[in-house]
Amino acid sequence: MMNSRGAAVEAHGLTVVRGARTVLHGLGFTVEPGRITGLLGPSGCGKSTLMRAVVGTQAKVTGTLDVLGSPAGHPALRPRIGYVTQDPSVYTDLTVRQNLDYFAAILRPGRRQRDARRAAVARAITEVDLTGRADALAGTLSGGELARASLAVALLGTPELLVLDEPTVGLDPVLRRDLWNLFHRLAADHGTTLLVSSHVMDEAERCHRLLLMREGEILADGTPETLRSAARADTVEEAFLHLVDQAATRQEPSR
Ligand SMILES: Nc1ncnc2c1ncn2[C@@H]1O[C@H](COP(=O)(O)OP(=O)(O)OP(=O)(O)O)[C@@H](O)[C@H]1O
Repeated sequence: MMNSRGAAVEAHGLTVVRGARTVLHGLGFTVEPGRITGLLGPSGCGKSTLMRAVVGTQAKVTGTLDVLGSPAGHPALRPRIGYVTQDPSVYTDLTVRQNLDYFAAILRPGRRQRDARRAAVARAITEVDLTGRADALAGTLSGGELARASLAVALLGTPELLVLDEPTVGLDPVLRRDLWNLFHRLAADHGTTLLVSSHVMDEAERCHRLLLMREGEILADGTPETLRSAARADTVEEAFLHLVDQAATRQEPSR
C-alpha cells in the first residue's frame, strides 16, 4: 500500500538530533516506488541517519516520514523492508546457507513453514549468485561475496523496499558492476524499491533517481540527466560541486 501520491517514502520537515547535534535539518523528499534512488553525499553528511530513520531504528526523529503508506517504524512495516547496514550482518562461523537458514527460521518459525523457508533460502542464494559458495563459511568469503551474503539475508522476506547503506564500499569495479546489475534486476523483475547510499559519485549514473545530500540537507533531487542538465555539467559529480558552490554563494550575504 502506497500513500495517496504513490511515493514509497515521503518526508516533510524531517529532522534528526543525535547527541547534541542536529544531523538532519527539516528534509523534504520522496522516493519513487519500483525505482533505484541513490542517496549520495560526502562522508558524515547524514546518509546513514536518514536511512535509519526510514527503517525506523533512529531515535529523536521529528517531522513527517511515511514509508509504504505507514509512519516510519510502524510494526507492520517490518516484513516489508529489507535493511543492509554497512557492517556485514552474517555470522562468520556459519556457512552462507546456515546463516540464511537461521534468519529464515526467525522470519518464518515453525515446522509448518519448513518448505517455505527452504524455498526462500534457495531463492535468496540464487538471486545474489552465491550458489557456488553456499556451503562455504562466511568467514572465508571475499568482500564482494560477504556483501552479497548480507544482501541475501535482507532478501529472505521478499521486501518491497530495500535500504542499502553503502553496499559497494571497498569492492572492485567488477563486483560493483555485478551488484548494481542485481539491484536493477530486483527493481525490474520484482518491482522492488531500492534506496542505496554511496559517497562515490560515479555510482550516481547507475541510479534512476538521486538525492544529493550535504551537511544534513538535500541539495537537489531528480534523475541523473535532469541534475546534469540543470547544472550544465557533464557528470553528476560536477553538478554536485556546482550545487555546493551555489549553496555557499547563497549563504555568503548573511555571514
Ligand atoms: N551518536 C551520535 N552523536 C552525535 N553525532 C553523531 C552520532 N552518530 C553520528 N553522528 C554524526 O552525525 C553525522 C551524520 O552521520 P551519518 O553516519 O548519518 O553520516 P553518513 O553520511 O552516513 O557518513 P558515512 O558516509 O561516513 O557513513 C556525522 O557528522 C556524525 O558524526
